[in-house]
Amino acid sequence: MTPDIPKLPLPSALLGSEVGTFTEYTVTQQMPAIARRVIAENNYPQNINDCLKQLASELPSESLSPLLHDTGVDFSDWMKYLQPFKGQRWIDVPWFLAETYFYRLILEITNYFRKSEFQGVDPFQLQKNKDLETSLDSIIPLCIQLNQWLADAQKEELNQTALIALLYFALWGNRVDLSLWSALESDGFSSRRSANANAKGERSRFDIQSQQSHILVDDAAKVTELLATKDKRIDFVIDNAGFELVCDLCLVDFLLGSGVANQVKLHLKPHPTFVSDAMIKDVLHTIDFLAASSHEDVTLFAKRSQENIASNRLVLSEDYFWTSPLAFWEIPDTLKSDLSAANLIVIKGDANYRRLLGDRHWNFTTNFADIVSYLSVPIVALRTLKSEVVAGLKPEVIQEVAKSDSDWLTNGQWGVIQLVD
Ligand SMILES: O=P(O)(O)OC[C@H]1O[C@](O)(CO)[C@@H](O)[C@@H]1O
Repeated sequence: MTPDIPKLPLPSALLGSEVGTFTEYTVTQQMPAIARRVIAENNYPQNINDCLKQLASELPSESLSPLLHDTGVDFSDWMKYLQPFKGQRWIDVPWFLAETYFYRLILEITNYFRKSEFQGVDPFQLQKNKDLETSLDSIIPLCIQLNQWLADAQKEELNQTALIALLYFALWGNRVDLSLWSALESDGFSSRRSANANAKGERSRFDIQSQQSHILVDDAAKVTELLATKDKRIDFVIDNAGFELVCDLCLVDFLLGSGVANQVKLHLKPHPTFVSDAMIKDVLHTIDFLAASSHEDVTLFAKRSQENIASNRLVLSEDYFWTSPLAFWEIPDTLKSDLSAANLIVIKGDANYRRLLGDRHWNFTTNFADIVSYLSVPIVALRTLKSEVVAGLKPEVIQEVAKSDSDWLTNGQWGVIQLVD
């Protein structure tokens, strides 16, 4: 039987109070900046803006403010999650809880769940739109290539090269993370990570080959072996909207179009979180946006995606677990049994990876499979490193990368494709 928790004793959780860490930077600098950016990018009334300002000023050293008068369906769950941390400061609670709760509080403040003119209004919509629109130059060649691969797929068994390339796209698409690299960076906001990363334009235009040397664990070939037979169900735990989502949808389209999968299920966030995380409405908007393109290769891809959704070959689902502060091994039984029906689960992005590892201080060389041992289905994590959480690295790889790049753990320039089968 599959154990419910990692095989190993759990190390401590990452905290914002860890001096000099990226975690500390996030809670002290980045989260207040995000709250202020919500004010700048929306037209909320003064009372809402005052509460957002107050949230920004409470970070990092005041205690967590409670959820009040909240009508979200996850309200009672949050009461339970927060209970052990009542009265504690933002920097002293587990970092993953601090971040997930921060985004949840923004929704309460902006009346996202309340009957009002702001009900259902995504506070991060502007950034999501901008990221998609400015990625079009990269999306067009990707769609041209995808259509070519799919045309060839009718002839061949499985084009492994195409599958590996699309896995790389899905990996490097994750470099585009709006919580740090705002699509609107030229507006005067900036972040620590973007200062030493690259400009927006470069992020989505990349050369796959040259990026291979930046993959610290590369199980892509093993993934293609696992996918050698047809008619599988493949589930994706999706991360960001924008260019990353387009890369994911291209991979999905290839899996369905080449017959590797007969059904793909996307697991999406039920409400806005981590700025750019994708919801069902973002997937639909992305496909509609691409369907309206003047470029035929893009519209072909979008039309296929629309047909796949209509025929239920591509299923869009959401669950409040994905916006909770829980570790992956605390997954509710219903969702766990749904995921167990898949032949492979693809976990996208940094925050989902942190959930997989419980956002804890694992030794970087700890065997990944000994932690991610709690699901009975093969899992592959596609993630660029944007936080000080990782496992499954070889000591010599750590030595090498640390020598060449002192910010390797957090600057999003290094990636992993880690399979547990
Ligand atoms: O979009 P991704 O890849 O999940 O990255 C979001 C990441 O942003 C951060 O929250 C920092 O704010 C990460 O550390 C987090 O995991």
